[in-house]
Amino acid sequence: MTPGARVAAAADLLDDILGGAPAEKALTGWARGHRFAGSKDRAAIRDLVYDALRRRRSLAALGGAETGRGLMIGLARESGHDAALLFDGVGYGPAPLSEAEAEAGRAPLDGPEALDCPDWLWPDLQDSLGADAAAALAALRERAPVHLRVNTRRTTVDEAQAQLAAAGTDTRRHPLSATALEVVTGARRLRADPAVLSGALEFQDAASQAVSDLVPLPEGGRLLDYCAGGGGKTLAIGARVKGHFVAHDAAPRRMADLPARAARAGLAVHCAAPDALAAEAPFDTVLVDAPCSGSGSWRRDPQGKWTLDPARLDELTALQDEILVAACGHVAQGGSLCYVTCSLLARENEERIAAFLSAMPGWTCRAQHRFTPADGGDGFFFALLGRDVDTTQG
Ligand SMILES: C[S@@+](CC[C@H](N)C(=O)[O-])C[C@H]1O[C@@H](n2cnc3c(N)ncnc32)[C@H](O)[C@@H]1O
Repeated sequence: MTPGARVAAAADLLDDILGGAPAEKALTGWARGHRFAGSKDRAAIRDLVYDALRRRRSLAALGGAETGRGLMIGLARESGHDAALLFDGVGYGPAPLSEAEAEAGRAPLDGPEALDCPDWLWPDLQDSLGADAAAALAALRERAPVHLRVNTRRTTVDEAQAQLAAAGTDTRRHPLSATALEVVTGARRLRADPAVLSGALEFQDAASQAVSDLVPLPEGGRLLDYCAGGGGKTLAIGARVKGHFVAHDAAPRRMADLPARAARAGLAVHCAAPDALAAEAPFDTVLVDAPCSGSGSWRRDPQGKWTLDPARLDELTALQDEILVAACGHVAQGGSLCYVTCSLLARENEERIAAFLSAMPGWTCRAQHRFTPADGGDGFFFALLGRDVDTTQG
């Protein structure tokens, strides 16, 4: 496909996505219907679509319209190209610019428009992040880097780097975690890399690794991952500390791959049904990696930035409160409850901890930490809550 044909395909896809189609589904459907497109074409079209979604507001301003075509015109102008040269109507490329299109468009206004932030969220993000808000939003306009976690039960970081380099993937250490590598070149071959297939390396964001590093677990201790999903954080904790690991999720199918992934990584993780949890309790540590807006990872899921609304945020905060109260019942006296979100919003973070502490006597907040995308990984929030020992019993 020519560069123009890729732009035309991306513009059509963006129209579907702006109309409500999930981005991943639209891209998969497009690939099925255009078998002639090679993997390089598919990857290039995907990049165009995701770049446009990350910068939807600013590109719509530059391109003069919030349509697939408008965003593609905006993207061409943003990268300093003369849009008229790309929109030339040749072959399967996009039709030439109309006079109106050639004249439309302006520089995005400073503030939420230039930062590609929905207006309603801008005050919340400023309250939540203070002076860091603009840098965090600017980072969310960029593609996410590819990060790996070195499973130090299987190999060392130096060895992993050397083997990757010999196979054509250059990496550098990431400052957020001692086990994290950032891929510099050669990311595309990684899915078939023997170290990835054998569990010696895992794809995991560096800040997600940093959060896992903060979860305390005594050697040989018992950990419950209450919202385990794919279990990425349990695997990271298990690579650091030997213990007994139990995973739970309200949607158990999300944990389907976890036992096999854990076995590859040299760990045993038991997936417990919701009604079997009480029999497994108490735990030294319960990790609540709560469902959230995902605002810290909007680089990876930029559609989420535009579909979140105040009603959904209210639903999420109510669910976060509910989960914290349910999960804390499984913590042993003197044990720890770790609350994690990949959200940048205080409403889902500090405010949930404050609500929990005011509703549940006998708990103390021992630490809180926030990571923003400006730190080089996804945005995360971590709080460590300690269950006081009840000295009135026994
Ligand atoms: C942020 S994701 C977890 C990601 C995972 N820990 C990881 O590191 O890959 C949140 C998970 O919470 C689960 N969940 C939602 N509501 C829940 C509830 N009431 N109780 C337990 N899990 C819940 C979702 O199914 C989802 O898998």
